[in-house]
Amino acid sequence: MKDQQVQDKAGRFLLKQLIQKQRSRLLLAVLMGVLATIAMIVQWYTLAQLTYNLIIQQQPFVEQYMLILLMVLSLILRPVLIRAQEHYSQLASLHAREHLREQVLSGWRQTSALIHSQRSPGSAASQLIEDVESMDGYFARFWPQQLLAVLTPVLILIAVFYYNWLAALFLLVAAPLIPLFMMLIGWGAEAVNQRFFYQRQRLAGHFLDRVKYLTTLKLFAAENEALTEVEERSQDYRQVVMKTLKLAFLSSAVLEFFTSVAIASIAIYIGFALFGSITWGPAADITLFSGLFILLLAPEFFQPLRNLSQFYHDRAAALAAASHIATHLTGENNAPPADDVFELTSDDSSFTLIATELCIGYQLGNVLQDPINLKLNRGECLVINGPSGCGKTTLLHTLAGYLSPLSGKVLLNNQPMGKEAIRYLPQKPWIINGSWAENLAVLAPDATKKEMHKVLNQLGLESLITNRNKGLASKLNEHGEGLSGGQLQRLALARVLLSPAPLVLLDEPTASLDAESRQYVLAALLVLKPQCILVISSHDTDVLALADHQLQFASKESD
Ligand SMILES: Nc1ncnc2c1ncn2[C@@H]1O[C@H](COP(=O)(O)OP(=O)(O)OP(=O)(O)O)[C@@H](O)[C@H]1O
Repeated sequence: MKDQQVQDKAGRFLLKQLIQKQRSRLLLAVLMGVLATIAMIVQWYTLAQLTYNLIIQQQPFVEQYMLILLMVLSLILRPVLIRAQEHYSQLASLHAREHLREQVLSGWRQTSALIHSQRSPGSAASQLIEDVESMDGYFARFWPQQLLAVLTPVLILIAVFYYNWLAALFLLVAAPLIPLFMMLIGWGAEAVNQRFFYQRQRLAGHFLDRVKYLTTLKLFAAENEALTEVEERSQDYRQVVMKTLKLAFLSSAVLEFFTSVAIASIAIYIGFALFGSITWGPAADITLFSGLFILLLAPEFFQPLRNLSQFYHDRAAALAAASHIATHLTGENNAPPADDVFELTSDDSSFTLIATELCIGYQLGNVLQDPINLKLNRGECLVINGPSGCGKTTLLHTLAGYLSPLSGKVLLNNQPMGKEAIRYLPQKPWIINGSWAENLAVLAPDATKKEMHKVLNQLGLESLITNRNKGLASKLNEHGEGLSGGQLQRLALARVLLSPAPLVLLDEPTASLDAESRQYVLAALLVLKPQCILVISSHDTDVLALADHQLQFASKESD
């Protein structure tokens, strides 16, 4: 509950920031809306006056040219101003969404790779696309409308008050009922919307995971179970969508009812006053002109409030999306700050990695190993050894800067590490959906074709691309389909060879490799070693033979 409140607060703050940036466009939209209201008042004034002049005063039609001109002008101006209002509010929405998307992307860039790896890609994609798109209604409709829902009725009230204060009083009494009911229903809608977003994220993540692991599902003949699961999730989602829609319909039904009652009361009052049955107060002064003018204005008085209630769910949707985005923007970054980080320059010929009293782990109070003290120079290799689960990968993540140390420090040349300063090869190499050249260029965008062929040769992969007649342009899909585990590992290592950084971290680079791949990887490590500081997690005796330093981790349980 408390978490939800913190999330809501963060969401509101994010929305406020976005509004601040788009304030001028939004205010221009409101100004156009106000001008359109004035045009509308002129339009109904001229119509009422014209009717009165022609029917009651029996004035000739030709004498009415000024009124007709005014009416035509207001008839033309009103839609033009409404269009301008929409233009500015949509522009504000477009810029706000663009800005938010940039914020999300820059948040992702600053977020630790470790956190990204733990997040469902479906939910991340849904955040960038659907959550950001959910802001559209808030900026394009709700925000300008909440100001217009005050300004337009006030302008109309002044006009009505001028001709009949009692009718103005009717409107004034009826007006607060609409926002009151709107708020009551809106609170319910907000809670449903929060659930709606959560369900959508889960459905997106769930569905994408099933698509990603389609091969595994096929292998285990589990397609039907997966289908049933997706269907069940979709049903949950459908129910929340229907609940949101039900609330939206309910709110508009309540509003329609109150609006109709208010307008009908004014119509009865004006009718009886014109008939002469009501003589109290300003009723005696009512003419066909003032009566018709007030009656034409009455629905317009409620229209902005009705519009606001229609757009109220846009607010709820934007708030839910903003809280979701804001939590991820602020709560995910587990990496150390990116200022003053070590970046590789051409004269960085020597570098030192120093870890002082470094405690690794994921939770304070649950340190995985005794404090670690290290000093490694360029050309040196540290091999970390120990049983499964003792924290070898955790140390590599901490050295890479993906995970903050629980205590102590890691410095490369007395500075925190930047992403340019490290190359990290995880246990499961990642492949992008692109060509061999694109995959190699991920870490080395400036590498030439010649250099790419050279490293592929070094790692025994050249024959693979010459067999595919497109060479470096041959395609690889993101799971590296068609390549063995050893070939994938070598491809990932080829990237590192193309652009070695001062610190190269390798997680079990020879584990479960065939003999041929293992030999290529070992040879590549020998090439890499003099150029950088190598830190390798491994049990392989041949890798251990490369070590200048060893770190033997004890089993966690033995502590
Ligand atoms: N994201 C995480 N959050 C919390 N605990 C984690 C997380 N990742 C790993 N752990 C825990 O931290 C401990 C060390 O994990 P780590 O992956 O570093 O072990 P390892 O020595 O590399 O094991 P292996 O040799 O099997 O790869 C394990 O007990 C593991 O369950």
